Amino acid sequence: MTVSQTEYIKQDAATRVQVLSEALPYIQQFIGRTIVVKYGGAAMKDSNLKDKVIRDIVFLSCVGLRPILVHGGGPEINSWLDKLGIEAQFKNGLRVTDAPTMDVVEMVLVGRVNKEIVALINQAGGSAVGLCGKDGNLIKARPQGDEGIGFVGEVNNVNIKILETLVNNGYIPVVSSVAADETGQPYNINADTVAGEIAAALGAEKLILLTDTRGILKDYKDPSTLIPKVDIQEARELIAMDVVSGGMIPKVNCCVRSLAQGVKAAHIIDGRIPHSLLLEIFTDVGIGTMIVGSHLQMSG
Ligand SMILES: Nc1ncnc2c1ncn2[C@@H]1O[C@H](COP(=O)(O)OP(=O)(O)O)[C@@H](O)[C@H]1O
Ligand SMILES: CC(=O)N[C@@H](CCC(=O)OP(=O)(O)O)C(=O)O
Repeated sequence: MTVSQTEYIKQDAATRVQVLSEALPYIQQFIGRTIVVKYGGAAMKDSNLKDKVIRDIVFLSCVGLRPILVHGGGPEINSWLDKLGIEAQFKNGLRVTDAPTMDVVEMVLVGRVNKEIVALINQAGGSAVGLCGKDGNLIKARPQGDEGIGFVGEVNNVNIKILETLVNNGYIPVVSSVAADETGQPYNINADTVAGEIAAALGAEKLILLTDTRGILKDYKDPSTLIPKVDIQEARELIAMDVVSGGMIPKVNCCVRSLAQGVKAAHIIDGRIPHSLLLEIFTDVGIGTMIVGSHLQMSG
């Protein structure tokens, strides 16, 4: 090895050590705190990136944070509906869910996507347990009620006992957004909504939504128009003014609702950036859009 190669390796190691050391105050701040991460289907498409998200979740758990992963899978549901000759339809970002579509949603989310994520976390050295709203009575659903939207559900209540039992024993819960009502009828609930309600019920430190855009954009076609911080009132106005549309509506709504119920901060961040979770939690870089309860919190 040449002298310059040895120097390079030393410098590289020094940078790594510095990065680790800089994470210390953040680890101290968040140790023991619950972080609810929603991993959207749109950000799941690239398997390389998926591995990094999974490693980040395991990292959070290893350094003493309490991560809970809620996953989506909209694109995978679409592809299975397509294979089965069922047309996918959406209203205000929510999937119109008739009985055959409900079957596919449950099979894909609870059967395929959930178990794939559980297996990946376990391969990365974590200990994941997959569950949907039905398991341990985690979520009771009620119909969302819009005309013609079918078995789309809302969260009626969250029973955090099963999550606390798992997290207290070192497991990483991986939650899919299918839940039953009092009669056992399954409902398809938007995964952002589930993440927001779970974060609220647990009084989470952070709700982080990983998606395939930089955050909330003033013009959703132009990535340079990122809005870095908004408060609840401004977020509601963005929906009313149609700046936020489609799949971004349930995201902003769930952030607003969870903040109103005590979650400290909600972030919509770009899951296409490698290790975006670690960047958001352990650095000052502040990627994506941060939504806070009021302007008083805007410095966070
Ligand atoms: N103002 C906005 N800023 C950013 N994205 C927006 C906005 N309005 C609508 N969108 C759309 O919302 C999409 C994210 O929602 P969705 O596709 O449901 O993601 P996920 O699968 O992560 O839940 C973006 O890809 C974008 O097309
Ligand atoms: C009612 C409703 O729209 N449910 C969603 C559930 C999955 C989801 O939310 O997936 P993403 O996070 O990948 O969008 C759906 O059927 O697509």
